Amino acid sequence: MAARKQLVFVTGNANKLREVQQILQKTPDFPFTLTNKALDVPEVQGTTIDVAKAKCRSAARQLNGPVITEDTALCFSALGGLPGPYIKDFLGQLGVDRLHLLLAGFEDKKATAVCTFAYCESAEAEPIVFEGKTEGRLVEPRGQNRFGWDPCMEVEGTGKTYAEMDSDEKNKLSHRYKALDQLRDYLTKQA
Ligand SMILES: O=c1[nH]c(=O)c2ncn([C@@H]3O[C@H](COP(=O)(O)OP(=O)(O)OP(=O)(O)O)[C@@H](O)[C@H]3O)c2[nH]1
Ligand SMILES: [Mg+2]
Repeated sequence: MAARKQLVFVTGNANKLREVQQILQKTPDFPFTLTNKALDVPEVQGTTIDVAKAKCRSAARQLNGPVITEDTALCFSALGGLPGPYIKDFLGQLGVDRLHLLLAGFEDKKATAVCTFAYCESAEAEPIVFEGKTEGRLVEPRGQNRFGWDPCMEVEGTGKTYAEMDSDEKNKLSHRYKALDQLRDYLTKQA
């Protein structure tokens, strides 16, 4: 049997990597061996798709081979979709305990977690993007704080925050699962 091709997931985020590995473990015939590199890739301003594509182009050029990157946004409807791809800085400044204060003056607490994977087959290839969204509400933090804003994202229809779910439960309905599922399908059909 031919050796599987390598696919590099360029991310500096160990929690993203763990979830992606957990989800892909359930696909034994995934046609790549996934490795990881934490490269410094620029994150431009723009839509989540612009950000994801720019990260992937830069990573593919640096590594000259097939890569995936991922960008995660948290969008509040009361703020017209902000902070969106800029959530990392908001979380960094406010901390998980104060993130919910962003919507303190609003009745509308609707939040959408958006995960955008981008895949580049080579340094010259145009990135292909796969987007997954999970709807919910921004709440005061509840649950085990394993990952960023997980304790503040109460997922619609569950009454639980991501941080109140075990990893199996989160990985069946998360924004990341939904995007990765499409990427996995695409790559499996290409192989
Ligand atoms: O509670 C969470 N549950 C999640 O499922 C999740 N996914 C991402 N994040 C956080 O949202 C920001 C995205 O920024 P981001 O996409 O630029 O990520 P990053 O800079 O950490 O890694 P990368 O860009 O090297 O891949 C960062 O603060 C991430 O920690 C999450 N928090
Ligand atoms: Mg980043």
